[in-house]
Amino acid sequence: MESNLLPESILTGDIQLDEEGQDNILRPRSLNEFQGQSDLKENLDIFIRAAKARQEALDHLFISGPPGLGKTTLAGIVASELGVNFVLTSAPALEKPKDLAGLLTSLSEHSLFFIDEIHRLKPTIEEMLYIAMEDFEMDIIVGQGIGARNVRIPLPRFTLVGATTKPGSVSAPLHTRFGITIRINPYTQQELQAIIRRSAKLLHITISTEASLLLAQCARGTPRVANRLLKRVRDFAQVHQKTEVDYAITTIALQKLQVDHLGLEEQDRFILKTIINSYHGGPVGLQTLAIAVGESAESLEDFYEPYLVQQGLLMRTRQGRTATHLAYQHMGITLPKTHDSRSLFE
Ligand SMILES: Nc1ncnc2c1ncn2[C@@H]1O[C@H](COP(=O)(O)OP(=O)(O)OP(=O)(O)O)[C@@H](O)[C@H]1O
Repeated sequence: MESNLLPESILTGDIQLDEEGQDNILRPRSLNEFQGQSDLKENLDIFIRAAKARQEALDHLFISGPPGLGKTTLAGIVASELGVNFVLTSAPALEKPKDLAGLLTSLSEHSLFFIDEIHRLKPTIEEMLYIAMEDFEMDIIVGQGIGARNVRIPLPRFTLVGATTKPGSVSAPLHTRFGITIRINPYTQQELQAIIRRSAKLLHITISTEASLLLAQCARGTPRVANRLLKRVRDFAQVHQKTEVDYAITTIALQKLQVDHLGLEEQDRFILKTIINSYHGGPVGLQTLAIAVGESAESLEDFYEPYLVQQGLLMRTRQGRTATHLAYQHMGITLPKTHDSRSLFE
């Protein structure tokens, strides 16, 4: 077998790539390269082909889903499949109406205008966007003081792509202005395995089927995590002078990285342990828990909890967060007899 693990650095052709460069080459550029999510891709393909045939801008597109699942990647792919300009920003970067105005006036006909974290738009910016999305026009103030007046200027027909991890926090008037709504769900193990194999090929890493399966199991349904784990395991293989990322070195690496078979990392386990040991399994309020584990309530809610909930380890109830019987099992802690186990399933 060809040895593809190079001792000092990962080489692609003659170019040495740093981590950022490697991330770039891993990013799929076409719908074909975008692994998994077949139903969603099929529909998008139809919408893209129809818009192209009509020589129109694609309808505004709303993409939701947890972090690292490919929202930005997919938006870039849609732009490249349409053969149009891709202009990218995020809601927190749009502080003043003039920030949005500057970007809107830079768009060309049919451009794809991507706003990440669209749930964080300021109300004044959001209102400006309504007119831009619906009428392809923008209000600007001309003159100063008493002579100042509103002038409406035309904008090119563009496609707004709004991405969010929190679709429930997007206002209804904004949400309803999107003609196409898609949700990216966590990937299956098979899909993640395909992503790992594709990334390994691009990074010139030889990986066994067992190792790619193990990484897929630990990747939390998320391509970004899968790629990160692959790169870290490659480091271990390289230092151990292995020519292949095999099951044995993957197991060692995951142990050293403190990633368990469910993909939980140290902080995930600390959160569960804190609920179990310090709050008798819960319920404990979000703010209290956040302080106890040294995280912000936002990162606890957006980053850690969704996966713990998905895995059936944590429940979010009106009273607070509760560890389930599976969490006790996973942490190797005996469920106390006094604990009302029924409440863990409600
Ligand atoms: N379907 C896919 N096939 C192959 N690789 C993927 C896929 N989706 C995502 N990736 C990889 O995962 C990385 C993360 O994707 P991306 O940045 O698009 O996620 P995101 O959903 O926009 O995340 P965030 O919400 O944090 O901005 C990309 O660099 C890409 O290499």
